[in-house]
Amino acid sequence: MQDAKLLLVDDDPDVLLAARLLLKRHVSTVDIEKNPEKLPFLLNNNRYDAIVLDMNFQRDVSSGREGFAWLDRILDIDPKARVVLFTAYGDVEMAVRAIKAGAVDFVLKPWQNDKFLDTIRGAVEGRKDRSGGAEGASSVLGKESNGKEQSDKKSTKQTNIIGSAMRPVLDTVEQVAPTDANVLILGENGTGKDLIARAIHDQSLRKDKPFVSVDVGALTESLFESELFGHVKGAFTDARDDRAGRFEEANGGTIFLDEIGNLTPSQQARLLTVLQQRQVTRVGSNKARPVDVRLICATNADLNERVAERAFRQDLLYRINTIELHLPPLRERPSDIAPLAEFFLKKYAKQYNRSVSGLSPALLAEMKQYRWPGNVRELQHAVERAIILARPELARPELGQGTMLQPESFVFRNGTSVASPVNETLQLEDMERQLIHQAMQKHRGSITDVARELGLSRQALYRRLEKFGL
Ligand SMILES: Nc1ncnc2c1ncn2[C@@H]1O[C@H](COP(=O)(O)OP(=O)(O)OP(=O)(O)O)[C@@H](O)[C@H]1O
Repeated sequence: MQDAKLLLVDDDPDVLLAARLLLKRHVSTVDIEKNPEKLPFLLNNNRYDAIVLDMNFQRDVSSGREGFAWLDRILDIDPKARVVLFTAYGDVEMAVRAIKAGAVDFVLKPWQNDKFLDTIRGAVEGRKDRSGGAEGASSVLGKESNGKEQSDKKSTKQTNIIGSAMRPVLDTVEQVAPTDANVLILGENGTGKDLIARAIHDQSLRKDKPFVSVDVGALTESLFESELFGHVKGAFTDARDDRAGRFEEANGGTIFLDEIGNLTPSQQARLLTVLQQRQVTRVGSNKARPVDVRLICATNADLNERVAERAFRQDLLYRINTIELHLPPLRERPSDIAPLAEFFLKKYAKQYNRSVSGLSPALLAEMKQYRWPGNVRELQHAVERAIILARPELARPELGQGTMLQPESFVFRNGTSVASPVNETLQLEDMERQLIHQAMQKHRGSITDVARELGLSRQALYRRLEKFGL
């Protein structure tokens, strides 16, 4: 990296000086800048091999918001820029977010010289590899990783659905997909209901027609009807034009109604009418329009129990559950944990250009002990996070390996290691409540940040906040 050109941006002159002193011994050009406003000028007039950017400028001391804004700006100017972020020690959460936002790596302040140099070397070499068209550090994963590229797409071939314990479900999917039978998918959050719904559509005769997914549990009473069935101009204050609803959009294809267990009684009645008559009437109109849709619904609620409690209509249940698919929680299929973890490991090592070769046997053993209340989604986020935090200096080149993820590099979403014993006496709901409470405190109530950390959609988080009275 001797001939590299670096830019350091930090509003603390002492930091700039110290970093420059260190780097100058290894790199020919190290420009420093106190004022991030100068970034556009500097980037338009220089070609830097790496840029080291502070996350916290004085105006906005700890949230990192300004750092994220500058990171975006740099990547707007040069999408290939290799940005390394300075973050305060202990603020690993922010580092993870930064890498997701496009930074290549991070350095914790106060830094350790050899780690700092390794990180800069990695960033500079990554740039060279990229301009040479190579894959950078992720090439340790070789062809296999490239071959998986297709799996990352949203569309689902069955190969995207990992795990032998899912085989019976996939066999049923194969059988029912070509029919027009309504399907109800049951399973806890994060077990793969959405993935299975798409697989049914992709293997059906309707596969070239739309697949429309609606989180009906997130629709307010006032939005429900116009969103699903459409409206005509002037039907209500904001209805400036005629608009087709989601059922009409799905015409000829499949409509996937997620979180169906959360519908209110009046929403259930309106939905039932549409399903019985196979036609929709836009809000404000009296003209019924026929719709031809295949219906797939999903919920994490026990609908039979809700029927017994009279919270869910039995006639609606019978209409939507011609075929029922039960997706087992991850803790009941420990044999799927390793293949899933390997799948996500390859995916994210490639995405974040990390040199990670595998999961240590000790880590796998810990993973099998853990309860995974957030199921596959939680596993996916945990692996993603561990990949982002994986340190190249832990790699064992003498073994021809990149970093092996160890239990201690693997952090569970409430901030403890997977290795921490789970308090079995806590009921699942208590645990979920506690996790959300902790995350809300940590992110000072920021719904976006909490949802991201817990791997939930914003709507799913809102529902839980309401449920737990948080
Ligand atoms: N068997 C699997 N193989 C590969 N990826 C999976 C598998 N199951 C789930 N996933 C991934 O886990 C994440 C969560 O899955 P999905 O959204 O389908 O769950 P869900 O049951 O619909 O969740 P929710 O109830 O919260 O809506 C997705 O990123 C999905 O791709």
